Amino acid sequence: MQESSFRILVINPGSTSTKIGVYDDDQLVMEETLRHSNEELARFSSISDQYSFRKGTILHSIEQGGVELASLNAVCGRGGLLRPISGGTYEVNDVMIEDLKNGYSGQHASNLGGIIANEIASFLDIPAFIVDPVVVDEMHPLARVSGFSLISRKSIFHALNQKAVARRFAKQTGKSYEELRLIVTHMGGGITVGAHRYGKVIDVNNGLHGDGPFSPERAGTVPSGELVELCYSGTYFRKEVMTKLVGQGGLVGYLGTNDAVTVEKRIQNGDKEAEHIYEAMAYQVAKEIGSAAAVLEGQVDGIILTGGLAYGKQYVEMIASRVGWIADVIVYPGEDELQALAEGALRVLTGEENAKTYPA
Ligand SMILES: Nc1ncnc2c1ncn2[C@@H]1O[C@H](COP(=O)(O)OP(=O)(O)OP(=O)(O)O)[C@@H](O)[C@H]1O
Ligand SMILES: CCCC(=O)O
Repeated sequence: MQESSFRILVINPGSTSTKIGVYDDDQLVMEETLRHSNEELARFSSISDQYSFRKGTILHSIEQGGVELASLNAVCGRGGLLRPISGGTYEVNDVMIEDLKNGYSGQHASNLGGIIANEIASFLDIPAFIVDPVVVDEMHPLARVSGFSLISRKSIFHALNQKAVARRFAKQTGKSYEELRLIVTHMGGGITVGAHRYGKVIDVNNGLHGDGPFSPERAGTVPSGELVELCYSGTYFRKEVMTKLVGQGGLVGYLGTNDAVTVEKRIQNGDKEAEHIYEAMAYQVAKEIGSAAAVLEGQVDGIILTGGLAYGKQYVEMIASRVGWIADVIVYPGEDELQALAEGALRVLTGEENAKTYPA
């Protein structure tokens, strides 16, 4: 049996769970989803305060899984709301840790990925990395112009999974990611549609802060004049409006659930409102894909649909029927962010790529 060259621990913290994996090169050795109850997390006043609790659960799980800490060669975490940076694998450094702790571009569970990876790696004296954080910013200058001079458009999206599936598609077609023009649509709790041109995401909706299609939990773009009126109506506190846009927006706001499987069941049982809203979500995604096709000047090698919603056959069909004329639609349901983290670290460990230095 061939000896493994590199053993990598990967860490993907989400709002209610921490997913971890141990890889020998790109082969999964152990995987676990550590769920955190509301009560457990309510003890902490900020996301960054959760790091030692989450680190403890990770170390416990690794031990239970029979993996020797000393056998690790690197630790790789999902990167968070850092300064805008180009895609790739970054070695964790002090500036990055400061930015993650302070939430340079905001608070997000993925901020903990780099912090915990660094803690574990420092103890073992091995390298710590992050790969394709949500702030990957490769936007074309034209894409930054919002039309309102006080606000620039920002790139905040599912960079890790979007780039991973784009690379997977490239491999399957015998091409390199850098040769292709792709539209990648990640559809999870948030939805982001990226125009990938030759390995760079030159335009994408800001999936976190109100831009693009509505999603299971987020409102996406809403008419700005009416939003301003609502904010100044005296009816809502700032926090309430923010929650209605992100967290309680989209499907939750209309139908009271963020679960597309429940929505599909309701449709099967004859719920016309659920059918209408679900179709509207597909319609908005298709419209965003149409915009990305214009960004790519109609030269599109494939439209990739990914994320949890891509499991929904009816939902995928509603999108494909509107955009299939642009290019072939490829469906990679779910996400494989742990694998993407391992592969990102491995590209550096094997010398295929150099680690980038944050915040260059
Ligand atoms: N088999 C399925 N059919 C239809 N929808 C599904 C299916 N499985 C999951 N989903 C839906 O996918 C959505 C969640 O997707 P996902 O798990 O990718 O989101 P997340 O990881 O919580 O958020 P994000 O991807 O934005 O980080 C939910 O609305 C869920 O109901
Ligand atoms: C859009 C950034 C990732 C997320 O949905 O939280």
